[in-house]
Amino acid sequence: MLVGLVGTSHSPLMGVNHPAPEVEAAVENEFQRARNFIAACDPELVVVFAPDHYNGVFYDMMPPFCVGQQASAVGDYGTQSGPLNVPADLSRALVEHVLHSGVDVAMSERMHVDHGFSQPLQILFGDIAAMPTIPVFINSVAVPLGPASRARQLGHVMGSFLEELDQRVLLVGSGGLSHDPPVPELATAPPAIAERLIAGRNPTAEERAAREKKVLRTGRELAAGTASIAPLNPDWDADFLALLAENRLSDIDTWSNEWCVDQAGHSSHEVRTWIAAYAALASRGTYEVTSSFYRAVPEWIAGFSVTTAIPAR
Ligand SMILES: O=C(O)/C=C/c1cccc(O)c1O
Ligand SMILES: [Fe+2]
Repeated sequence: MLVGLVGTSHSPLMGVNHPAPEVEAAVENEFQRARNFIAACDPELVVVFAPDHYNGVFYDMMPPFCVGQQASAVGDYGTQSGPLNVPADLSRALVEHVLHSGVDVAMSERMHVDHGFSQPLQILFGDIAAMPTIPVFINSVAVPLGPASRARQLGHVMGSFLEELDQRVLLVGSGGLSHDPPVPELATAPPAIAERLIAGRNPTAEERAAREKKVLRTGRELAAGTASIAPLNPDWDADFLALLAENRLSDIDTWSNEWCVDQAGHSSHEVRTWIAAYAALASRGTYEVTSSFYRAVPEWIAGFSVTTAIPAR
């Protein structure tokens, strides 16, 4: 039975780059609100929809979606590494339901995930293995991507399965909103970087540190107004949060991928994780957004939002 949803941005720059103390305090206050919401939902199972950033999934095999039956976190940006607590048989049953419902998903008995999954699990539950968790990877960065409406279809068919479980199920969407972190693109990357996008698992500590240092520096530059990446787009973010609050998920069926990038940056596709989570919640009818927080945080390269929602009773 679906009992609730948390949509949350992630940013590995949190805790390293520091926006104004008021902003950090407001975000932490919102995380506490989300933790209180989760306690009230008292979930027995968590389904997390999240992207990867060429840390666990690469172009040597890049599925649009992948459901993990066993998963471990790589520990990038100092996030927790190690196994998630995946109920493998239930995850396999979910995959079978989705495949027979008309949406093709990949499956993985050895899924590798990064901060997109581990950061929200640590923040919301204290540990990446605290809760039985089914990880659902949604490709949000490695083009070409299908339409965002496919994420809505995925969420809808997953919701119809999860609603029938005799467990209390919490949905988590991780990513977004508008942002354009300096993630290389295969089409324009020099050979060594292209190879990392294709098969770059197990980088050396030095390689990982150099990559992360560049992203952290870019966040400081964005806050200083000297960055070369696209700015955050609070207006686009506000429109997306209004679409969610007004139960207008079908509006995303008219979105084009190019429009998302032009308006909200290359990584705005991460909102597909929210779209899938909300579509799952909406699979039993309408829902109610019970809290919706937003701050544009350039230091974290994120139009940063946290929302909670419950099924409309
Ligand atoms: O290191 C990366 O590839 C991306 C980091 C990042 C930065 C800001 C917001 C995000 O959602 C990120 O994944
Ligand atoms: Fe991300």
